[in-house]
Amino acid sequence: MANTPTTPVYDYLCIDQYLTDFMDVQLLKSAFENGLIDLLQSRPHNLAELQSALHTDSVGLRFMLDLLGHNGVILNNGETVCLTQEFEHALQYRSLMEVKIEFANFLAPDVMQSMSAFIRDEREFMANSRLFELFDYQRALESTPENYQFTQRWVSLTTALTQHEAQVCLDHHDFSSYQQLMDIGGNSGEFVSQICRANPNLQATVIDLPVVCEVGNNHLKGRSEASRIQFQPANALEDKLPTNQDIVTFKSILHDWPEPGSQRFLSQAHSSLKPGGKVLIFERAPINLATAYKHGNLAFGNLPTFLFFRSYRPASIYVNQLQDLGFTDINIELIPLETDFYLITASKG
Ligand SMILES: C[S@@+](CC[C@H](N)C(=O)[O-])C[C@H]1O[C@@H](n2cnc3c(N)ncnc32)[C@H](O)[C@@H]1O
Repeated sequence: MANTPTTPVYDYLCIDQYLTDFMDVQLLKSAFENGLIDLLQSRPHNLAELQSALHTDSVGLRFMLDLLGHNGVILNNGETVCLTQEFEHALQYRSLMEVKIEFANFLAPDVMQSMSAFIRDEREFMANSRLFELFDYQRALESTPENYQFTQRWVSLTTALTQHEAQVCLDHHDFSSYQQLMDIGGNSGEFVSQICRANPNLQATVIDLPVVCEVGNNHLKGRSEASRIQFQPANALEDKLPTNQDIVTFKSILHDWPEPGSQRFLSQAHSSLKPGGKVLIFERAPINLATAYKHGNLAFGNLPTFLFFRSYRPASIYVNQLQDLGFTDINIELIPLETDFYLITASKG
């Protein structure tokens, strides 16, 4: 059942080749903003048409077109300019490209100003970093218009990534035998929504912090599977969670916490599962440069992911935690995406 990384589920990874170099990314951002990409998507244009539509001088236009040409976005034969076929294909993932650009640019000052601190001591880095300001979970506890807006911003990043990663997980795990699923740290509900859409008999609960649940309820509005998905605001480290679950999932949450936190989350999953129920962990593995350097460089567009490099753990740590809790039948699968992921499943004995 497992696919190789050339099948459609992995197709979204094609965008990284356009998001590798800093300057290329800035030119692509401008081309989205000033309407060049929309113009060329409608039809090829000549240089005079572009200069007039974009209100630019000829030197500025040439600079932009040269860099976009170098980045494989456009073809320019000196008369007419059009999108490359490959970029036209990648445009189906335009919103993911734009979100990745937005967040990489937002976090770039952290790298430019504080890389030495980051390498030396994460806590010193955190004190001044935009990364940890961006993911401020304290602001997801109390519902106010400001906290909603703040939380919605970072949820748009996790949701854009999960929109595609969920399909990869579905491709590697068969959910059809389950009736009740709980996703801890389930965020906007995007992960669960896709699993429920593919499995019409499944009911699901998303556990997350109160403001995230509010954002999630709005995110799923209008989707046919939304009636089978309940958001339950809770602190999943401390609160009693629903029981009688066939499967409890953790997607990209365990790395957020020191090991006692991830052990606590897994213990909560154990209490919530029926005997014989499954736990599923879908997490990034420690960054492997052989995968991450696919396009010749660490893609600038993946900066938000790279900045968490200290947090991604080897699977063996989760395996030990699962064994300590009495889980059996532990299975690990490595899945190379823009950085490696693994899928760990285990049964409650
Ligand atoms: C890195 S995000 C991953 C979100 C989602 N699973 C995904 O992959 O898109 C971690 C999520 O865990 C949630 N979270 C953090 N601490 C939590 C807690 N104590 N109880 C419940 N949810 C928590 C956050 O609000 C956030 O939605």
